[in-house]
Amino acid sequence: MSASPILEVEELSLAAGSKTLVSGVGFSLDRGESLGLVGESGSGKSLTLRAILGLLPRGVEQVGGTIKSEVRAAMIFQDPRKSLDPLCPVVRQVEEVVYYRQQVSRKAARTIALELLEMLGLPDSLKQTDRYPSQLSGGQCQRIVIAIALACKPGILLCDEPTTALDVTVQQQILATITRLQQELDFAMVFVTHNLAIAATLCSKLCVMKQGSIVEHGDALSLLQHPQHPYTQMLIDSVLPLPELEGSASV
Ligand SMILES: Nc1ncnc2c1ncn2[C@@H]1O[C@H](COP(=O)(O)OP(=O)(O)OP(=O)(O)O)[C@@H](O)[C@H]1O
Repeated sequence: MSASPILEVEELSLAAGSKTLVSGVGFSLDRGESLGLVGESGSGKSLTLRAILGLLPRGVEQVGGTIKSEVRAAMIFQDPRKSLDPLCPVVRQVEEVVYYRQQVSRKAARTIALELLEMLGLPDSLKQTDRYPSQLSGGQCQRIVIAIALACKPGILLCDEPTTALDVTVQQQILATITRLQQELDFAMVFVTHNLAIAATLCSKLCVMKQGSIVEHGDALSLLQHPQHPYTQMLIDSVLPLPELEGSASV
């Protein structure tokens, strides 16, 4: 257990010109801890992640607050295909990141890349025959993207709705993989999602964002059980129950 947080975001404000997009956002994260950022579309979740990564989009500036972190952050985006170079075979892409980020020999980079593929549960056939992103499924592409993120040896993994573009069964497999890897590698995680169930399953802490600000934060389960803010309550109420389970006896 580390004594001090590995990430501290205080009073973060972001703007595009005169328009404030994120206002006074703050939270902290300990080693190995997971924090979920939930909220409506356009509430500033992705921009907050990008600010932590130090990669704000053109035209958006940090106009207030501080982000303190002593560890490396890596990010996984929503659409895995857009994160990969379509003209470069995938194992080669993992290898390149290992080579440059871990500063090892080409041979060692290849070995580490293959180990990462194995860790991510990618097919063995990729070891023999590398393939382009267009030749892999969406789920396989996202596993490659995660391998690339892990090749950076991050202390914090920033996940921007990493499963939204995938079908539900693949979604579950990817989430299980991320959970397993977090336990194995002990990285902290900030996980952006619209899905409260996913956030509560993966994260011990939640921040609910609305219109660029955090309206409620706290321990995930107690926040869902005893929401204080009407917007949090509305998010909970908007989770659709499965029709066949509605009204059935408690399980
Ligand atoms: N490059 C940009 N220039 C100007 N405004 C931007 C830019 N990128 C995002 N915004 C605006 O900033 C606000 C927050 O955007 P952000 O992408 O962080 O929202 P979000 O909560 O992640 O939404 P979603 O869940 O739909 O991804 C939105 O109003 C968006 O239109």
